[in-house]
Amino acid sequence: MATQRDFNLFVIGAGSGGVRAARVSAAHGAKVAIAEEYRIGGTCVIRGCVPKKLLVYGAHFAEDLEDARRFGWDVPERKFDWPTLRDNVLAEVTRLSGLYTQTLDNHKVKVLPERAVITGPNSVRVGEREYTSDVILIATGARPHVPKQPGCEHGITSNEAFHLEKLPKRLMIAGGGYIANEFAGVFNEFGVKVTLVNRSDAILRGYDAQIRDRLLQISMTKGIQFLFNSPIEKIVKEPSGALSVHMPGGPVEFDAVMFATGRVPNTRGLGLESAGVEVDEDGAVRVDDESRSTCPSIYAVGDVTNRVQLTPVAIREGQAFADTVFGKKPTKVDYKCIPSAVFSHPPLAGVGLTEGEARNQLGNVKVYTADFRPMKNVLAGRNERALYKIVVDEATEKVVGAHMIGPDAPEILQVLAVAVKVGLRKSQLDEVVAIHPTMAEELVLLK
Ligand SMILES: Cc1cc2nc3c(=O)[nH]c(=O)nc-3n(C[C@H](O)[C@H](O)[C@H](O)COP(=O)(O)OP(=O)(O)OC[C@H]3O[C@@H](n4cnc5c(N)ncnc54)[C@H](O)[C@@H]3O)c2cc1C
Ligand SMILES: NC(=O)c1ccc[n+]([C@@H]2O[C@H](COP(=O)([O-])OP(=O)(O)OC[C@H]3O[C@@H](n4cnc5c(N)ncnc54)[C@H](O)[C@@H]3O)[C@@H](O)[C@H]2O)c1
Repeated sequence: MATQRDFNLFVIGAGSGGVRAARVSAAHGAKVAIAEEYRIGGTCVIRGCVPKKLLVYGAHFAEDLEDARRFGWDVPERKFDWPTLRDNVLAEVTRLSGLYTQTLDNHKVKVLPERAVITGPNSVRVGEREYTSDVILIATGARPHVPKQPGCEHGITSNEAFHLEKLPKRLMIAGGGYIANEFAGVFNEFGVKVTLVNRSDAILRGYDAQIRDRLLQISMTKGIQFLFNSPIEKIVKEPSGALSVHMPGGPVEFDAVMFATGRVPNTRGLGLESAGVEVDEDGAVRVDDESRSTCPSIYAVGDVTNRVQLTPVAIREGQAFADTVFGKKPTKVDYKCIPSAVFSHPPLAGVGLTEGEARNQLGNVKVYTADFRPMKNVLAGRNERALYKIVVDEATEKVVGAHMIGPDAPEILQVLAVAVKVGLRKSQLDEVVAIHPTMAEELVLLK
């Protein structure tokens, strides 16, 4: 693809969205550069989904080893060594980051391992050098939000959680969303005394209420403490090194505080004003449905646009951008029925309308549930129940939502999401013969 400029495409940020957009655009024939100020792979690979999921696996051994005894295994005293898991996870992250770099190299994408700043509609500065490009793609992701109350600077975020030198004895996690619940589960299994502190009275807003309640109940049984309606007033670092967190109910002392209070788009100091790129009230780049910003030569994908902060969505947006702009194949991302999961202990997952949303939007709905103790839990003596739920529009009999909590819920829901996405009717689920004995068979046996 001929250009008078240095590149056809300059991508800022080598995370999920940026890497996909860069490599697919290059495959379409574009001359591409990508700048990355930290590590190739971005949040998901370096300090998000991947290392988080590995910690979740690591944490689950605590229960598996305990349960193994009921299955006849002689398990000696369980001991957990955090540095071993931490270092193995970090080594895996390094390996994956290398693979991402290799993919970019294979596609002849020029990798610039530095921070980039936009200097005009077709120019970017990297270090001392200015590059010109026909198109610029902002894929700079988001960073953890840390509240402004005095003393909050003593806390950590998920970024640091993967590198802890040693585990704290008493950990407070602020927030009630994805990261808070996932890390609460992980650290609790490692023997840390975890308190989840939330400013409101509910966890995981957006998920089905019954499923959230079940997670809350199981988490409390496992020993995680919850403090609701507890906004942080200030944090004081004591001479002992402990952190006193002041809340309306009085101060509580912890060894560490982790903020999981949302993520804000990375647009600060990016030079957007030099090209007339507008941001919204949260600092997210405003884009149209083809991810084009208010400057015609500049696009944005992924968390920096604050549409849906999930890796598969950033990847789709990156792919659609590349196909539209360089592949002569205009593509729009379909945001309907995006399934999602929380890798808590146990995990939960959902797709489509919650029961509450369906009642509000559709009026008459039928809800089918399976509330059961998985076979493995029964023999293990683990009193932990799974809950599967499907929401059906009475008028059309279509399944409009599916929600579940229990072992492997995200794995099972991924497939059920197909049924919801294509608008299958409940009777069509019933036509499928069960695979016995499984947990997932409950989904075709709902009465
Ligand atoms: C702890 C955690 C767990 C998560 N778990 C999941 C999960 O299980 N499933 C899921 O789907 N999603 C998960 N997410 C969300 C997911 O990681 C993000 O939605 C996804 O990474 C967004 O991709 P992106 O390309 O928009 O940005 P990112 O992956 O964040 O990439 C942006 C990149 O841009 C770089 N950058 C920023 N500014 C500049 C600049 N000026 N110059 C050069 N480089 C720059 C950054 O260093 C970064 O590498 C998780 C997030 C976190 C924090
Ligand atoms: N399994 C997954 O797919 C996964 C896992 C982790 C993160 N993520 C993505 O990353 C994003 C960020 O995760 P997150 O857990 O930080 O955000 P979140 O939006 O899920 O939760 C943020 C929580 O912080 C609270 N909060 C916000 N501001 C606050 C403040 N000033 N003081 C106190 N509490 C405050 C909110 O009420 C909410 O409970 C998620 O929205 C999600 O899209 C996804």
